[in-house]
Amino acid sequence: MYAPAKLAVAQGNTLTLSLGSSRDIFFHPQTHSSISAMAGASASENGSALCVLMLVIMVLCAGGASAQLSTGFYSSSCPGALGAVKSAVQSAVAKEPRMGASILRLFFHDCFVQGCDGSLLLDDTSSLQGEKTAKPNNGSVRGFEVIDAVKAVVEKLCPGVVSCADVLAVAARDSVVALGGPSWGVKVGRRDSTTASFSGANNNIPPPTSGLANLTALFAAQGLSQKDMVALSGSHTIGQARCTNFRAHIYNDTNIDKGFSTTLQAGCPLTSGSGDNNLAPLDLQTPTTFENNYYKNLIGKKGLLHSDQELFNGGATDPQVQSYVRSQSTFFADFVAGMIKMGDISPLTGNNGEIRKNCRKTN
Ligand code: HEM
Ligand SMILES: [Ca+2]
Repeated sequence: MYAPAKLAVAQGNTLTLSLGSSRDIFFHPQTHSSISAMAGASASENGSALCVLMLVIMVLCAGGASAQLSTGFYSSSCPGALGAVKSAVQSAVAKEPRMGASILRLFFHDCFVQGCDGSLLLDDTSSLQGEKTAKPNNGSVRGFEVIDAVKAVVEKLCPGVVSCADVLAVAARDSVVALGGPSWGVKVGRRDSTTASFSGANNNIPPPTSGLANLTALFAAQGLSQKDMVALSGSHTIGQARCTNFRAHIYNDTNIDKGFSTTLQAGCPLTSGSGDNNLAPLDLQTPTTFENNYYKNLIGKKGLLHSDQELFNGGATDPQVQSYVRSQSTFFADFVAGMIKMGDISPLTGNNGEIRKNCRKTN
């Protein structure tokens, strides 16, 4: 007798398909009927049963793509990679603390456009329109030189092994840690895109004028919940914003502390075009320390961006903000969960994409 086809789905989405021989699945009547039984079809529907089985395999494989990321991906191919990223990020942040914020934001802006694939890092060429000049990024994103420097160290260590997308993911974690935030195991194994999306950068990344519903929708479009959105927004406990992004909030909105807006207005003139690039800290007290101060600001109506204050403005997310004010460890736990989820957004794995030699250009 031929052994019947066995389909076993093991833990972690690894698909194991063991067959007696390829002949079995196509020709043996008993195998046919067992496939039919699995697919819930009658013996006379063997052709469609096979299609259903193939569909199941395709779905499982697609679902398993992100499961290929793992914390140990480079442990034999480049054991020194993560340590090298960490020390390079540590020295960059020691030199300029804001750099930690800038790197964290790069990761967010990368992941929200065709997944965490390093697309943001590509420079414009005559044949490729990159993301750097899209509205949310233009004149705003920074830290590419640091990513280049980190990548150069890693390339020296293990040429052609570690992707730019992974360098960015690990550097984002190390940035948070360097500024006093929580740590976590970064899943790696992403590959780099050969494309970028200017329109994706314009459409997917939330603008600071967003209301709560729009913020929630733009995160939902990436598979992230409203809870993830509120937790990840705690990133605004570090870094700076330009006057052009908070002018309307400090002059027009009423859900803002009066003393706070008056202070900010001194550095951000009402007339647009004047002082557009003047900076203010997203967290007025501790813009280089990663803690739960952002949420304390929101409760005090001291959110710098309109979108920040939307998270505590009498709506559904108020209780979550309050819980993070009460418990920094709850914030840290939810932030880490959100970062891991964000890092899982449609990674390129297997033979998809490439390992760029230079993060600014395709190979
Ligand atoms: C919830 C929706 C979000 C909006 C509307 C938003 C918007 C902004 C804006 C307008 C700035 C200032 C940019 C400038 O003026 O040049 C900024 C800075 C920043 N954002 Fe967000 N952001 C959001 C979510 C996030 C998330 C999820 C992260 C990270 C996981 C993040 C990390 C940062 C950091 C660290 C900075 C400071 C960067 C620096 O100092 O270089 N933001 N954000
Ligand atoms: Ca802070």
